[in-house]
Amino acid sequence: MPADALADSAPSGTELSGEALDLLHEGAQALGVSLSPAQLKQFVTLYGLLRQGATQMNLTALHSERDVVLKHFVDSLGALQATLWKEPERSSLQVLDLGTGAGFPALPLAISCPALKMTAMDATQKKVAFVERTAEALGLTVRGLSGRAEDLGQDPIHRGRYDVVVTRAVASLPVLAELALPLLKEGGWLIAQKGQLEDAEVAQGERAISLLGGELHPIQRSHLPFLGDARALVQVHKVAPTPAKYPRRPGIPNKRPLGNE
Ligand SMILES: C[S@@+](CC[C@H](N)C(=O)[O-])C[C@H]1O[C@@H](n2cnc3c(N)ncnc32)[C@H](O)[C@@H]1O
Repeated sequence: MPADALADSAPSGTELSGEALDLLHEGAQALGVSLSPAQLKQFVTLYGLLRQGATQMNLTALHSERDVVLKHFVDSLGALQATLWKEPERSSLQVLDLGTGAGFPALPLAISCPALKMTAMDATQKKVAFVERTAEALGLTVRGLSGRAEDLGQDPIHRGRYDVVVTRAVASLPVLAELALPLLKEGGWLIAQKGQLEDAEVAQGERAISLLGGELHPIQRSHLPFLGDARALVQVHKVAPTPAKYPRRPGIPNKRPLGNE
């Protein structure tokens, strides 16, 4: 891979080293994702914009180049290990990233699968504005949506409209289920990227999921390439309509998570 050439093209003062580019390339490959030189270049640009955003807006707590590459870029690509992406018609899917923050996993997914119709949603407007500006600079079509999932899930414009909801590091499984399932079409999928995932959270999550019209599929456990941190990929299929009373008012899903025995 021409890592040096790509590093040379990074915005001044925010360069991604050749070593970091190799890490990105190999980390993605370890997940079965092959990034073209053009896609690697988009990651270089993303790195520069994220650095600027981090300084100006306190967008991310990750500081070292290695952490950004592995814990944001490569980790986000881990969502592509879900079985649903193997379906042939995946390119035209409407995907919502719930709680996107500075654009994760939305931006890495949009770079690696540009045909996806990606919406990056967050409760914090300035984060959504950052993701929109960044996507535009990367030449990606990513729609920004600011609002709380509890409100959007009761809004007919968004309820039942998405084929896939992806989400990373946002809430516990019972809470995610209540926030995400109302937004999905029947037949759609929730893909939640989690770190450590305890059995008690899975058990409560499974009860919440069945109340909401979902079916929990086997959890795929793995480790983040090069770092070895535990990862759990949760996949939920929406098999029935979500009862109209869900999601409850903003804050209630967190305060009183569903699925308590
Ligand atoms: C810890 S950050 C994770 C950001 C990103 N997904 C990542 O992995 O870097 C959680 C994000 O979820 C958003 N969030 C939390 N609850 C939300 C809700 N109910 N509706 C919309 N966004 C929410 C927060 O504003 C925050 O940006």
